[in-house]
Amino acid sequence: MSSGPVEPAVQTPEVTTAEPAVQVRNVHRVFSTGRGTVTALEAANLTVAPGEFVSLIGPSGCGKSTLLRLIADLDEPTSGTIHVFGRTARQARREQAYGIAFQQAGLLPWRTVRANIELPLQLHGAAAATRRARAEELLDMVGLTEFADSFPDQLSGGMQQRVAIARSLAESPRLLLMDEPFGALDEMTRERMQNELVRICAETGAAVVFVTHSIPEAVFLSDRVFVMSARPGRIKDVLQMRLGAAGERGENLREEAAFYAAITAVRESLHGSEVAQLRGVETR
Ligand SMILES: Nc1ncnc2c1ncn2[C@@H]1O[C@H](COP(=O)(O)OP(=O)(O)OP(=O)(O)O)[C@@H](O)[C@H]1O
Repeated sequence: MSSGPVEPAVQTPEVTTAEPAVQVRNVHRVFSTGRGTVTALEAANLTVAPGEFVSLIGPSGCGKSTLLRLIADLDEPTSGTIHVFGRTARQARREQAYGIAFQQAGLLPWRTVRANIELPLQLHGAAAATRRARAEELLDMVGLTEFADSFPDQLSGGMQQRVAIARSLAESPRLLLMDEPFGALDEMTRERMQNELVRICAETGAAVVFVTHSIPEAVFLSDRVFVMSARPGRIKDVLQMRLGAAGERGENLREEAAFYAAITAVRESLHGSEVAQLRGVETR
C-alpha cells in the first residue's frame, strides 16, 4: 500500500486510451446561507478509471455527498469541471450513463420488487419482454428471485437495499454512484452486502464512487480510498489498496493482516497526528 499526495490541481492527461469513468478537476462548491457562505468543497480533484472502485471517506460535513451529487449533476460546481466518460455531468445524466443508489433504498412502495427493478427500463421505453428478462437476471444476481412479487415493505432493510442496487444496475451502467447505501444496515447484513457488491462489480466491470463512514467498508470494497478533511472539504490523501482484484476478494480477506494494515493506514490518514501520537503513547 502507498499513500500518495493529493492529486494536483491541474492534472496532466493520463496515458490511456479509455476515457476515465469520472474526472473531477479543481472543483469548488460554495453554498450561500442566511449567515454567509459555506465552502463545502475546495479544489477537489478525482479521476476514476473504468471499472475502478473508489471510496470517499471523511468526517461528517466534509463534502462527500456534495461531491457525489455534483458528479450526478444533482448540483453544480461553483467552479471547476466534471466529466463522466468524457461527457459533461449534464450530458451524462441525460444519457443515463450511471446508476445511483443512496442510503434510503427509495423504492416505490406500491410496486412489486420486480416492477421496481424494471422501472428505469420502463421509463426509457424498453419492451415488456426485455424488461422482464433483465429483471429476472438482476433478481438472480442479488438473490431475490423468490421475492419478485413481494412489495418493498414485506422485505428486510438489507433486501430492500439489494433491490435498490438491482434497480441501479438495470441499464447496465458502466458507473455506479453510491452514497452510504449500507449505512442503515446491521453489521452482518452490511458485510454480506459488501461481499455481494464486490461480486457484482467483478461480474459487470462497473466503476463505482462510494461514500461511506466506515473504514473497514472502504478498505474491503475499494481499489483506492480518497480521504477528505473537514472545513473546507478537501481531498487530503489518496490511498491505494492492494488487496487483490474484486473477483478474488472474499470473506477471508477480513481476517488478513493486509486488511488490518490498510485499515490502520486509512485511520492514520483520517486522524492525522492525533492517532500517531496515541500510538506513540501506547508503544512506550
Ligand atoms: N444545500 C446546501 N446549502 C447549504 N449548505 C450545504 C448544502 N448542502 C451541503 N451543505 C454544507 O456543505 C458541507 C458538506 O456537506 P455534505 O453533505 O457534502 O457532507 P458529508 O461529508 O456528506 O456529510 P455526512 O458525512 O454527515 O453525510 C456541510 O457543511 C453542509 O452543511
